[in-house]
Amino acid sequence: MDDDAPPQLVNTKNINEEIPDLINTDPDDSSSVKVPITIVTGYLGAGKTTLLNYILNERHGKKIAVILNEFGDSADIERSLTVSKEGQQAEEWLDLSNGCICCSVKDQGVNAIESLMERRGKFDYILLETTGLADPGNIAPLFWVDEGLGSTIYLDGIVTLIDAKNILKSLDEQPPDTDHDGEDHNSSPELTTAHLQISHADVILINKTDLVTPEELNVVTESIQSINSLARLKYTSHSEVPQLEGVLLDLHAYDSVSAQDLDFASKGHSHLDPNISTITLSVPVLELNQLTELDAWLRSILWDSTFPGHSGHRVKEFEIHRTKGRILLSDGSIRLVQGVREVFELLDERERSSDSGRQSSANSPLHQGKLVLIGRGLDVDAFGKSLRTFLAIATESQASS
Ligand SMILES: Nc1nc2c(ncn2[C@@H]2O[C@H](COP(=O)(O)OP(=O)(O)OP(=O)(O)O)[C@@H](O)[C@H]2O)c(=O)[nH]1
Ligand SMILES: [Zn+2]
Repeated sequence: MDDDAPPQLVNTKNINEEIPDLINTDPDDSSSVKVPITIVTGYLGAGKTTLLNYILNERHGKKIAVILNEFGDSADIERSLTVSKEGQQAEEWLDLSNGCICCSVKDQGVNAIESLMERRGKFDYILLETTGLADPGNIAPLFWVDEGLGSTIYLDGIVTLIDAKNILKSLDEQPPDTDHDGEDHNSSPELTTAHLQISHADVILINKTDLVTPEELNVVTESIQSINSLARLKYTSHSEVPQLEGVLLDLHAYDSVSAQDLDFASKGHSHLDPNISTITLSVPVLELNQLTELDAWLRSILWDSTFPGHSGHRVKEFEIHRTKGRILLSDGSIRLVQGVREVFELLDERERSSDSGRQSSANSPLHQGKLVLIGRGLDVDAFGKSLRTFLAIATESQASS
């Protein structure tokens, strides 16, 4: 429609006065506001489609695009996408040149969504439903795009639906030899898809509460928290989430780390599951130049799955799915640590989004940094010792040089 509008005439006399306006790119300009994407995972039949239909039919006043990746592993080229506003829905097709979003080359899904927004106008939110068998650790990095790539979307968080009636059975299942993308996951033969979906979650919706007793629900809750103590838990029946903010939308799970989240994770949840757990490490207040060492330590544990100094043998000692932390520096500033699998960032809190101010003031009473890790084979004592030793050696060698 804009193409048909007559070109605007500019009064040449005033052009000098108008130029500053044209050049000045307002950071709050809607064209530079990034659109959040939430990944919705959950084992087969957990209630993902029910959830997205519920959201599409609610009158929440937001323009939400829902991408159904139902046929995830089949070879069909296009992805159904439903855009809803005020209870009205329109079907769109996402044009991906090959494969499904979770298996495709980086950026393809992102590009498809961006080009759709160019044609259709911006969405307020995007929800992506994965297949029941998807490993969110493979999908999240696709949408956790580098600032430098100038993407118009950003990963807001991962929401995992749980079928309260069947989850314990799913956690006991024999996992397949390889996952659907053919990647070798032999290092974690004990982990099922259900484990992976729980360990990566920022929010866990325990659904189908109508089918279990309160006692059963307690057991389910404990099992889930023993795997992932960071995630926020909500209970739902028929996937009804009356309040979307903080549960499905506006999670900021990848661009902020609140002290409350980290405190919650360290509240001594049971370790029912021997294979996969959440551990919390305290990190001493660091000098600015010690960040290099912290970064090196994180690279070793996240990239090589081994403690620094053990690089001789290539055996994967452990496997980390999610990393979050708040690191205090001696100058009073805070660095945030964010990671999913081997992808991680150390962020300066002051540079972060508009609500970080609110969060840091609410978070001020922290006298130590904290690092929370979720994954397989994590021994809290071994990790604590490795980190402290590594930082201390680095400090000594700096002092003596
Ligand atoms: N009793 C009960 N049934 C539910 C609830 N939520 C969903 N269901 C039913 O469970 C079935 C599966 O729900 P879906 O929303 O299709 O689940 P899904 O996660 O999308 O399933 P897949 O796409 O096959 O992985 C449907 O028959 C739903 O009506 C609930 O809270 N309680
Ligand atoms: Zn796939």
